[in-house]
Amino acid sequence: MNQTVINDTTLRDGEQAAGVAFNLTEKIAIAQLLDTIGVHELEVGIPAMGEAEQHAIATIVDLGLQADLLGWNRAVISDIQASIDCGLQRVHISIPVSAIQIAAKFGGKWQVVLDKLRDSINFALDHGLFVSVGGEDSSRAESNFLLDVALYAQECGASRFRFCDTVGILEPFTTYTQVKQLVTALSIPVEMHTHNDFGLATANALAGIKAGALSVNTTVNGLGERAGNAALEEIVMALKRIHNTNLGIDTSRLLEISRLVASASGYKVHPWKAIVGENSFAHESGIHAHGVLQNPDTYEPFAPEEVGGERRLVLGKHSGRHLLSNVLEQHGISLNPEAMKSVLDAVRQASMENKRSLTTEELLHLVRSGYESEAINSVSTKAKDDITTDKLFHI
Ligand SMILES: CC(=O)SCCNC(=O)CCNC(=O)[C@H](O)C(C)(C)COP(=O)(O)OP(=O)(O)OC[C@H]1O[C@@H](n2cnc3c(N)ncnc32)[C@H](O)[C@@H]1OP(=O)(O)O
Ligand SMILES: O=C(O)CCC(=O)C(=O)O
Repeated sequence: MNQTVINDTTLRDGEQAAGVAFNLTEKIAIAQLLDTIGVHELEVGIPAMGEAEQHAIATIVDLGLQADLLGWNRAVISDIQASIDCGLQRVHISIPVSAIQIAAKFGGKWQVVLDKLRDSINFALDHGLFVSVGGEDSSRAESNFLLDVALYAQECGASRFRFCDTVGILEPFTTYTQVKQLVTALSIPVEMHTHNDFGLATANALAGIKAGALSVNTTVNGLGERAGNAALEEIVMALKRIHNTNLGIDTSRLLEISRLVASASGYKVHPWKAIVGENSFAHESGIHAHGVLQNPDTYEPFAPEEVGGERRLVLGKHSGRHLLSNVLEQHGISLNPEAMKSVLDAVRQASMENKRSLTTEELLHLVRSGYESEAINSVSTKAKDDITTDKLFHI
């Protein structure tokens, strides 16, 4: 696989997630951290939105980051002028390419698509800008028309064409076929932009890369319109670990950036979110914990430290004696097999009654008080959300 360019759009499509509005400080912090970890390109926003957005974008431009910065535009001259006014040297120009979008936006007039595209590309090139063109709703476009638009964009002087699965209706096999067609026909690079409406954004982006796309749009935590976009952390780790592609990105700060964006967006990451979820490296089941205690590779695709995370072993309904004795040994407690079984039964019962795993203190309390029913009941004092992960076991 070729070196893939990550073009992160957390500050544009990510922020388009319903209810999300980053302030200037948050935008700067996100841009800086993405840049620091080595993300190659950032789509920093939509200058046409007005003064506040332009100020934020111009401020990010002034930071002098290593990453290439791109502004998102409609095929409208005033949008591109706004990008120029922000000091951007790269513009992305989006144009609808499916019948449904062209009907809604340009009254079904297909020629308008080509005319607007030509005029806006010419305007941007006249101002010395790098031009990327996006085919909005590429995946639902009539394939010949998509090719015509992409070839026309190339002929007009665009340097990249973005294939957009705007409503996330593809699966990896069709993605591969559609993107392969485009890659074969074009001499400029193709970029992937995938949405997660069926939970396939990351898989589809990877299929597009396999088909020859050279860059990919991501957002931190998969934030974005509706069900979101392909997640930065998933794409980067899948390329690194499944495809052995070194992107030059410092993956050990992926959890940090996930937390930054979660906090700025006001939306928590769900616990089983791939790569950065709180449960991504947590093990409760007896068979898994037994394996992990001997060799973490038994049940982990890579070490949590690789993304800045931590392994957690928790005692709960599904735990077995190997983990229990390991935890008790750390507290100088050794039990005979019979006592071990009783504690395990008590842990199971307490976990079922409280619908969560136990903290270390709760376990020790069970053991010290003879794992009787009063002790089990006393475990129920805290709700799941009140248990912080540092109260659970780490190895
Ligand atoms: C698939 C995507 O994610 S596309 C990006 C979507 N992101 C956003 O919409 C967020 C930022 N958008 C905005 O702030 C506003 O929509 C603005 C500033 C761009 C435009 O605002 P308004 O002038 O109030 O127009 P409004 O948003 O209601 O309608 C969109 C207009 O853009 C036109 N338009 C939509 N896409 C394109 C395009 N790619 N090229 C040219 N025109 C377009 C529509 O036809 C409509 O035109 P009209 O005003 O002549 O009817
Ligand atoms: O860049 C474009 O052309 C549109 C990108 C987009 O957000 C989408 O298609 O969902």
